[in-house]
Amino acid sequence: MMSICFCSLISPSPLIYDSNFPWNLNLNRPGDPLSFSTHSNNRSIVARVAQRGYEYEVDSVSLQSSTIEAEEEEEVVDKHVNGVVVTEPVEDTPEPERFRKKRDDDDDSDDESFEDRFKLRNGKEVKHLDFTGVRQLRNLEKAFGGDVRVCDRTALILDIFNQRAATHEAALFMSSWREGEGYGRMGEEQIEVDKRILRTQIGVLKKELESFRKHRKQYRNHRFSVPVPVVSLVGYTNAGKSTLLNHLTGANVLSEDRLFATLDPTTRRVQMKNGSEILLTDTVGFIQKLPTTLVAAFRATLEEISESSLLVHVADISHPLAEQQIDAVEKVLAELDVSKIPKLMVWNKVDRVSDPQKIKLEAERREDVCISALTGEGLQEFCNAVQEKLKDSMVPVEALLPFDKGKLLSTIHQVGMVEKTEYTENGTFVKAFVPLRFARLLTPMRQLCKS
Ligand SMILES: Nc1nc2c(ncn2[C@@H]2O[C@H](COP(=O)(O)OP(=O)(O)OP(=O)(O)O)[C@@H](O)[C@H]2O)c(=O)[nH]1
Ligand SMILES: [Mg+2]
Repeated sequence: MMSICFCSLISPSPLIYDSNFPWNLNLNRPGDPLSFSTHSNNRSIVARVAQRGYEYEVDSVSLQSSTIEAEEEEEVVDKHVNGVVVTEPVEDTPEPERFRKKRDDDDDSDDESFEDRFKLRNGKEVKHLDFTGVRQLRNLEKAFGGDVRVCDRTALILDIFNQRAATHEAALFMSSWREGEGYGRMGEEQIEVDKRILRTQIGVLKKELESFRKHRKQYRNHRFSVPVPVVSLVGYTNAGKSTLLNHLTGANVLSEDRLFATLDPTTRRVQMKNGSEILLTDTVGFIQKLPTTLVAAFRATLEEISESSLLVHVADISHPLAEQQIDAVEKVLAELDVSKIPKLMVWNKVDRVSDPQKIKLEAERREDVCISALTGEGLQEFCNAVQEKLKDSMVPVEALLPFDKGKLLSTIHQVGMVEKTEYTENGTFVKAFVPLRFARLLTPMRQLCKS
């Protein structure tokens, strides 16, 4: 199995020494200086964290090989870049027990195996390092002469979350890291101490998040009383979900070329051309190997997804690793057990591909939809496809509504897809597709159905 390591190299900056807390990059600072972007070839991804005019190269995911293409190496030696860590595929991912054993052993064997597996490029300097365990992270920091912060994937993602936490709930999740500020970095055990702090704080926060969850559930139940279909946008981070929501609704949802721009589910009403409505929910982007400690933060999103009428999987088809990203998302969806919910696959950013015609033909062949959420291309087809898919999840009804049930008729228009209405002596005859929940409400009137 391929190992996926994540390591951030943060060079000394007043910011870090100010806070004196390794998990806290930029709290209480104006603006949003931490940006995160990735570039990649088909063999490896290099992620860059840029902060306040500095740039940090961060290895994120090793796929087929650790090699970086020539042009990327040029970027690596760019004067702003502090270094890049490239993971070599590790054949046997060490078991947690092995970590434990190694840490308990007080010999230096870690440092040797360390040398063999990983390469660090720091400008022209190449060092060989390993960072598969807590001690190794510390070793890596030492190898940098103690002036570079090294954290693992979880911590780096938390840093990014920290910058994005816009709502109270997301901020609440992140606030625990701030509380550790008094602890400083006092030595070898500090990372362990930090991890313990995180674990304790996660426990407290889980309780608070639980109360948010209950509140949201009540809100959803209320929403269900008018059964407008809920369509959830899911997909890899940076695929263009928020851009799509914004384009369709004019909502001002943060959309940026960075990972985890969206942390909270955002729902907006979308009026379709035929007068029906859907609730479109933007969700947090998926990534490969989401650290388990972060699952709580994603819970809101996961719940929204599981209660949707339709999932729209948005993929960045212009991304060189589009296929892997799609697979990663499908894997998360499979784990969420939402296979019963109908799904529509959308290939976004078609304006960025070199041969749009070829892509469109391929999408057509697979019955996927090609769009550009940025330019608006293909959005009408997208809406039609959404309606078609929703129709699949609805039931056909024919009912005769007495004239005093005018409100019910307008609700049918709102939540379903009306195919025919006809005014008769006894009321309004309506033929439509409606959500199952709603069809039950119509049962008394369906008894009066025309055959
Ligand atoms: N060229 C092009 N860029 C797009 C398109 N759609 C989105 N983008 C850009 O892609 C970047 C990411 O878009 P977002 O909408 O924030 O992506 P997201 O899926 O919501 O990302 P997360 O919130 O991190 O999950 C932004 O810079 C968008 O402007 C598109 O169709 N074409
Ligand atoms: Mg988003």
